[in-house]
Amino acid sequence: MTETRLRTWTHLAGYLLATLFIVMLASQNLRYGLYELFYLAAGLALLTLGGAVYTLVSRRQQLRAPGHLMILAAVNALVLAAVVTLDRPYISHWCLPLLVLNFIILPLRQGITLSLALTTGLTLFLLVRLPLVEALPPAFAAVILTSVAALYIWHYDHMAQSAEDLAITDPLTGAHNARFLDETLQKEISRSEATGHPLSAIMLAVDYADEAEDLHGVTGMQTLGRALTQHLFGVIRAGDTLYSLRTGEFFLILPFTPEDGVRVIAERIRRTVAEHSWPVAGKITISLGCTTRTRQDTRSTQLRERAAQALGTARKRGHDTIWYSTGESRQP
Ligand SMILES: Nc1nc2c(ncn2[C@@H]2O[C@H](COP(=O)(O)OP(=O)(O)OP(=O)(O)O)[C@@H](O)[C@H]2O)c(=O)[nH]1
Repeated sequence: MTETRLRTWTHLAGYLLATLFIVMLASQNLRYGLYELFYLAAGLALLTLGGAVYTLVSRRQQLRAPGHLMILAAVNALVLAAVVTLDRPYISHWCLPLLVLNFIILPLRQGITLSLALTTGLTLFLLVRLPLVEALPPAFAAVILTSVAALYIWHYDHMAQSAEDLAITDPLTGAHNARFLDETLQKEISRSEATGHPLSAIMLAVDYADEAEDLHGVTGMQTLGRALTQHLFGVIRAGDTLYSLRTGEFFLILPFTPEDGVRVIAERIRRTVAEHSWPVAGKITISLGCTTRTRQDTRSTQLRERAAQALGTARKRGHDTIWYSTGESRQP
């Protein structure tokens, strides 16, 4: 299940459960003839039902649907205003499910802001209106509920971020993995098509990697791969992304980079790698295959294949070499 779909279902369930709870409150108050509380609950139920409808209408944008903040701010304000203006401290328990709903539906920071505002307003009102022993239990309940819900959502966000990092990162080198390469390259191609900005790519590999692996073993090559990754992260600029393919083989996506630019950065990488002293292997050289998107390139595989062919040519031409492929018959 995608994150968007998961959130749609969670938001929908949250709003519908809240509506059910409030409708029960409304009917109870109607039975006892407490009409002002009945109208309050009916208004709240309309708002939460509106939230459910809004969730369905904007189900494709649930990761950043700004309407939830407005709906929940209105619900929170209405409940707090009712507690204060109707001067009925005993309906403070209406606030408790609302504190949880804020966290279920809103991003963590917005959830904390709304819930803290509601908890603070409620606590101040209870302390002013009731004797301390009667005011403290509901105020404590609100504070504890807000803290537990905030901690739980923070933990969930943290776990989701770690899972995403694991899915797109090569654990050995810390660079992105090959699976994520196609996805990002395709997005960058679409962006380049839409904006007309140039897009370049480099595929690079350690020269004589197989011989180096025989000599230094798999662990030695992993150490070298990690050091090379750190070095490349230090050379490229923000916005460029680095992918680890096979042992000693990397791919770079360079948005907003024309042919002249990719030649500059490729030469800088080649030269700094050759000058550096590497763990395990000492001196190494690399070969680089470069290319820039042409108007005919609409799929990621086209750029990947051309960069790989350019890398093959660079290797054939004697290693420690850069080869630029234009995607046409023109040679560099
Ligand atoms: N994507 C990318 N392109 C680079 C990088 N370094 C250089 N280039 C390209 O090479 C061109 C010339 O770069 P430099 O020789 O460093 O000159 P510069 O005047 O510092 O370039 P700017 O970064 O544009 O200010 C840049 O305009 C880029 O197109 C890099 O780290 N990443």
